[in-house]
Formats: sequence, structure tokens, C-alpha cells
Amino acid sequence: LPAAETPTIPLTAFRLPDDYARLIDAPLQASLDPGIRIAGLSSGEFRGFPAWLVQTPHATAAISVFGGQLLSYVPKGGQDVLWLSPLTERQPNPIRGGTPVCWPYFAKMGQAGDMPSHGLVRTTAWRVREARRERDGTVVLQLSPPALDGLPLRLTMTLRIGRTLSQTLVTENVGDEPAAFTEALHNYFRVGDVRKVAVSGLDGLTYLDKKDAGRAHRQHGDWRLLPPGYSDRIYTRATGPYVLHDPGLRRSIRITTRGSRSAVVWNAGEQAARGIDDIGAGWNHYLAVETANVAPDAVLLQPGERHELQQVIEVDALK
Ligand SMILES: O=P(O)(O)OC[C@H]1O[C@@H](O)[C@H](O)[C@@H](O)[C@@H]1O
Repeated sequence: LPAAETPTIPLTAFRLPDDYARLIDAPLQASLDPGIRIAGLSSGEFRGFPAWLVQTPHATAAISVFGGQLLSYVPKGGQDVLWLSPLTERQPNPIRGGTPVCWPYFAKMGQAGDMPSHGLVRTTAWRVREARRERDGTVVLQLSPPALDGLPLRLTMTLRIGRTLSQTLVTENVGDEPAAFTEALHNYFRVGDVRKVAVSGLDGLTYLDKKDAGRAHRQHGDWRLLPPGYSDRIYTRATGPYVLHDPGLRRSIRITTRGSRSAVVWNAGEQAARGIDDIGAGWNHYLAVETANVAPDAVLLQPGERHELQQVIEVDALK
């Protein structure tokens, strides 16, 4: 394993569920049980993906059935916070953009080489289990992926869509053995031009550089896309908040976290993106800043224990 992927606790090696091939090809329908129909929530499509659509006085959002993936969050009067690649592939391949949920492992950390990248749930059909509307119109949804055969962990996700966007992953160990897992909310933020973007909140932290065989380096000042023009870093012992300053779209995006000890900052860069079919020329319009627990910050859960990872996203106009 490259050093970036060496955990300090042994990670649980998960098994591909026997019916996984069927799960990733399951029909996608943004259905809603009668009990959870509320004002501001509807079923439909977003850019061709079956999705739940949320409309509140403060913002709109779209969540894909495939992957339970937030695809769009638009604060009132603003632009989309998230990038969705115009070249994205479709089921059964993962969606390139929005906020993929990487769970119960990030990349292939601790897993056999033939396991899918970034976990088991970004290519399965999710369900909305609960929905409620707060007095000011904010919509709160609870979603989950299908139960996966043989997996000792259960996941539920809460999305609160209002003036800010909050997203929480709750992982529960329902097995009889301890389990160590990794996870990420893999945000693809839409930016004017990634070459002009700065990210604060990382100064002084150690990062494991996947582009340098996972070696540890120290961050000095803000993150920027410096030569050679790509970034694939895991910041460890990181708690945020992080602020993405984007002069191109004249806004800043603040990410506040809870229960998160790592941040991943990834942009493929121009040259590599040419070879990635679903990114291509769009490479400079996104920056992935991910709220995570990965590498040495893996989470160990005893039977019956649960863990919460949360991010809150707030957008401000640049003055
Ligand atoms: O192509 P995928 O599986 O969606 O992964 C995209 C990227 O995701 C990032 O989080 C990883 O740090 C990168 O190494 C990886 O290339």
C-alpha cells in the first residue's frame, strides 16, 4: 500500500454482496411513499437522472436516486454550488459530480483490488425514508441505501436543505465484531476557474500526497493549484472549517464539519483530465473538497456503536 493508504488501525475488508450486480442495475425510480409526501418535495428528474427535487423559500436541491447523490444545491438568488460534469456517465457507472457518498470505504482503502472504487453505495438505488418541513420551509430528508448482504454496517443520511445545506452520514455497527471503515462526502464544488481558487483552513496541516507516493508534507498558507497543476491530497487531523474563495463566481463556500478528521482536496489537472472520459475539458470548473475520515483517521466502531460525520455548506457573495 502507498503510505497515504496505510491506516493506523486495521481496516475491515468488506465483501462484495452476492447480488451486487443486480443492485447496481436496479430500476431507478424517484418514488415517495404516501406517508412522506410534504410540500416542497417532489419526484422527477435532474439532467436526466431520476431524482428527488426540493424547493424551499431559501434554496432548491436535487438528489439522485442512483447513489443518493446530491446533484444540485442552489441558494436563492445564487448559482449552483455543485458541479455536475456534462460528460458524466450513467448507471451502472458512478455519476461524476455533485456529492458522491463514499462508504464504507474511500478509494480502495483496506479492500481487495477488485472492489469498486469509493465504496458500495454510490452505484445503488437509495430510498427516502422520512421527510419533514420546518416552519420556515426548510426541508429535512432522511435517506438510505439498500441493506447490503453480509455488511456489518448500516448507513443513513440526513440532508437539511435551507439557507445552508447540511448533510450527515450516520454509520452503525449492527454486527457482532468491531469494524473499521473510511468514508467521504466527495463534494465537487463548481468554480469559475480552479486556477484562481484558494482554500483556507488547511494551513499548518499535514497532507499525504497521492501524487508523491503518499508521502507526508506540510501545508503552508492556503491551498492553490500550483504547478504541475493537479492535486490529490489527504489532509489528516483536519477539522475545518474550510473556505473556498472563488473570484470567478464571486462567492465563497464555507464547509463546517463535525465528526470529520480528514479533508481530501482533488483536481485531476488538465493533462490527466484529457484521459478521463467523464471530465475532459471541464476539469477547471470543479474542485473536490471532501469531508472525510480516511487513511489514519479511519473510524473504529464496536458492535452497537454509531458514528456521525457532518458537513454544513454556506455560500456568501464575495465583497
Ligand atoms: O474516479 P473516481 O473513482 O470517482 O475517483 C475520483 C478521485 O476521487 C478522489 O477523492 C481521490 O482522491 C482521487 O484519487 C480519485 O481519482
